[in-house]
Amino acid sequence: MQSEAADPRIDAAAAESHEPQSPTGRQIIDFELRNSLPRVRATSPSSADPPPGPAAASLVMGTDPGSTLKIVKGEFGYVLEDVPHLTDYLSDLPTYPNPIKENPAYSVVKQFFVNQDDTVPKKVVVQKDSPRGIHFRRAGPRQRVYFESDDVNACIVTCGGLCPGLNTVIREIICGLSYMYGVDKVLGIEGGYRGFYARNTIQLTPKSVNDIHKRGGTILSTSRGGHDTLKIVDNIQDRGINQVYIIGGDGTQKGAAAIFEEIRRRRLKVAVAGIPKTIDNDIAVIDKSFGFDTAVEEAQRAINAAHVEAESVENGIGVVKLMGRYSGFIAMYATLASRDVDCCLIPESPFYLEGKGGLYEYIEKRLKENGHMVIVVAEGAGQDLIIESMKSMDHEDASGNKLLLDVGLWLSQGIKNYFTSRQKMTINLKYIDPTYMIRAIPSNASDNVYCTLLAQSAVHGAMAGYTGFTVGLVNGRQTYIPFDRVTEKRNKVVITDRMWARLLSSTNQPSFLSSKDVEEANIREEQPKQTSGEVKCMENGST
Ligand SMILES: Nc1ncnc2c1ncn2[C@@H]1O[C@H](COP(=O)(O)OP(=O)(O)O)[C@@H](O)[C@H]1O
Ligand SMILES: O=P(O)(O)OC[C@H]1O[C@](O)(COP(=O)(O)O)[C@@H](O)[C@@H]1O
Ligand SMILES: [Mg+2]
Repeated sequence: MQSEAADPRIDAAAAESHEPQSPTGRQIIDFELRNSLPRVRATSPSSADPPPGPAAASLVMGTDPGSTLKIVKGEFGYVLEDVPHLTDYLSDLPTYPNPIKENPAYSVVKQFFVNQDDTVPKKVVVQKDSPRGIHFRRAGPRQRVYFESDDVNACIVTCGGLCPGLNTVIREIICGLSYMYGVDKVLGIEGGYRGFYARNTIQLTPKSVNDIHKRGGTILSTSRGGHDTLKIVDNIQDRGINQVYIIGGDGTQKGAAAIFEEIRRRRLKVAVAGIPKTIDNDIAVIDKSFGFDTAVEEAQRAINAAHVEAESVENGIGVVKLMGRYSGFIAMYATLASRDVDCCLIPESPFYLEGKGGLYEYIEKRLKENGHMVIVVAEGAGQDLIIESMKSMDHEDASGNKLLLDVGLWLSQGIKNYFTSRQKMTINLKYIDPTYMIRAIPSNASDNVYCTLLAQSAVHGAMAGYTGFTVGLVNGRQTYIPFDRVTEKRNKVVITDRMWARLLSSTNQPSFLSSKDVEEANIREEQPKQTSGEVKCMENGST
């Protein structure tokens, strides 16, 4: 569900590819970590202990001061946005054969280990002469690991709102560490980020988590706010934790990036792995977030109930509010799947109520045609209209997320008032708000499998010494994505995309957009992401 807008990073990289070519056709560029760690010279591959990835990398100023992107450039505009590795800032780390080789379940697999240089393209729709473009490192087990089983002291934390599948991810991290890598020291951090310094921890074992995937929510509980980087890293250091698995959404991954930077600054041998979670599917780059399919499937039940209520009375209107603070993916996909929805309102697509082409006019027309209708509204839709009518100030939650006014109640009351005051027709409106029901359920079968693959990919990555990454599905392949890339912008519905057009044609609702709105939406989509810092490659020895 990613729009494939042109990405300026490719042109910049392709244009600069005049650096000396290594035998493998990649630029070898020295690089210096931005936060003044000792100069690290990129070297060509050595046979003794193959480095954790392509022969060399150039560190690129990231989008935020202090962060860095590890870029490897190849021929024909190939750009690997690599993830950090412990050896970027710790030299002479010993490596060990991956214990999976001894595991009967896996030893039968012919090609179990991922090739060091496997990467996955960010864009799969290309033309004949397209540059190869941005790639991410492929996830999976490596021949050699940077932790001995008994040395691993891992922890898991869940942050932000609930989402179906949280417990499955927790379970599979623990079982993956235990069954594949023989790791038995895994701590559960309770209550989100503040749990590192203000709550108890629980020892987690495969036995203690055996059936948690059948339960919604998170056995570790969660929270918003409370991210204190120094306190968290102090706690990680004090407890001797050396692998941190952080499950959460866009806010959480920003928090994980801050933890990674501080750990790198302190030169600690601690791998930080993010697993993206959000029911809103608002995380960039990845195909979709775990739990999203379960949420869309569960939303059908609410929409079906609204449709039954509406079609069972004269001029029945069913209104269903779904989750989606800034991104309306659940509402859009639930509407497309249902076929019973006459209007879907999302945060990304402005609408208006009164006057020609407005929502009220459409409702009246639809009721005359069909005798009933169903409206699905994402909780983040119409906030500007509500604020106007209620003159309320913006409020935020403990994490800084916008606190929403209840668009479902506001819209239902508005529709009732409109038809009552104009005596146009008597309507019967039923309002259904299943939001928390949908995110508090356990994940369905396909999400359970997806959670397993995500969790195992995170474990493989941390054991192989990668760090500062979010694991995610990109074009159907598990990959390791730099934190910067998943946090630099929010994934949103593109209302000039074919998928939104499919929705409009399925509901026959008005687009509520003027030609100016469409033009502005197209411009927004084409504009490159404005980065706060300049993304640039540093040449050999220079900055
Ligand atoms: N920019 C940020 N830097 C550091 N921590 C953050 C940032 N944004 C959010 N967090 C922390 O991440 C956690 C979850 O964020 P939140 O936005 O509530 O949920 P989600 O990560 O699911 O979107 C909270 O504890 C919050 O304090
Ligand atoms: O859990 P809260 O504080 O009620 O917040 C509800 C919000 O959490 C979400 O369910 C998910 O938000 P996050 O993924 O950012 O945690 C939003 O859809 C919804 O707007
Ligand atoms: Mg979020």
